[in-house]
Amino acid sequence: MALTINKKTIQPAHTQSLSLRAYDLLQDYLAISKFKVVAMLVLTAWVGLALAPDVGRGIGVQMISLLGIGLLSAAAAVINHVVDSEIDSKMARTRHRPVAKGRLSKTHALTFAASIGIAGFIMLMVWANTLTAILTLFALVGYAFIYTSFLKRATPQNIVIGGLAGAMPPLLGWVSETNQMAAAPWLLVMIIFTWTPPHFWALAIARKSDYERAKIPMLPVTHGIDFCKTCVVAYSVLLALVCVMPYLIGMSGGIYLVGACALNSVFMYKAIKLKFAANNDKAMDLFRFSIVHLMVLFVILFIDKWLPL
Ligand code: HEM
Ligand SMILES: CC(C)=CCC/C(C)=C/CC/C(C)=C/COP(=O)(O)OP(=O)(O)O
Repeated sequence: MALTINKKTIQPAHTQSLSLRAYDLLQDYLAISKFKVVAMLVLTAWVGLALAPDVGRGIGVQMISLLGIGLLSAAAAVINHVVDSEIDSKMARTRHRPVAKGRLSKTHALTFAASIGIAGFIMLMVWANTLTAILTLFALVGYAFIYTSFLKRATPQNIVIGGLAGAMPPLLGWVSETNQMAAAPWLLVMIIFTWTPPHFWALAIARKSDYERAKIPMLPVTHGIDFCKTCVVAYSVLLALVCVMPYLIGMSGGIYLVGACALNSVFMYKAIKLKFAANNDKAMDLFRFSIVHLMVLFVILFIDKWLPL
């Protein structure tokens, strides 16, 4: 029973440690689910869903569809932690992760991945449609198995090819509404696809020694930092061009165009600054901005839909 002394409630030691342990366990499960990345993936799926033609599905069903996409994405992230646990234990950035550290067993992690993965798949089958369920499963296999188990260890183009899986959510959100593919959501996929290399290579430049130690052929390791910085600039130009496309095809209006141009100008400025800097201090600055860039870009796509100019 809790004691109250001077208006402060003091928990008995055994209860305190139990709730602390439950809290730590929750933190570990959130970490292996890559909670923040999945939140961003769900945001992009939501925008894909919001931009799709209105077919009169209720908000409840739409939210369950997004939850299904989120659960399958989280399952993919958990499998990534299990498959990569040895690599993760060699890198300073990742060595404290729950599976790499042994705080969570691979069996527990895989059971968790299977449970949320199956739950997500059923939600999509029942409340969205078979096409969305299958496409989301393809994205899971693309990230958790093709990228993580094979591409990551095989080629410096790993994240370019593997990036397609993480770029899929806007299409998944759209298809969950319409049960049909269309060109417009593929454009949103292309935005994330071209955003992924500068997003990740900025971090890989800052963390080159980690990847060297783990013997992972990331671009800065195989081709040098200077070449990688040039690729970051090239992709930021490509990203800026792709971002104009939704306006050019009439999918988005003036608010989007102004917002996208402003965001991409800052992105390109930071990429060029990194390219011509004598050291790599600006790499993490670009990495952090890439996350803000994508989040704000998709929020603007959403706002633009309701406030067309
Ligand atoms: C193959 C493609 C991708 C690669 C290789 C990649 C790689 C990474 C890495 C290594 C981190 C650092 C995580 C950490 O600090 O532990 C990260 C962070 C992040 N990524 Fe990506 N990423 C990819 C695609 C994406 C996509 C598609 C999204 C969302 C649409 C995304 C959103 C984020 C976010 C929000 C963070 C920050 C997470 C945090 O602060 O904990 N990434 N990414
Ligand atoms: C169903 C669906 C949409 C699946 C996509 C799931 C998903 C979590 C994609 C994000 C991509 C990502 C964070 C890659 C980093 O992996 P990494 O192993 O290179 O990075 P790490 O070293 O930080 O683990």
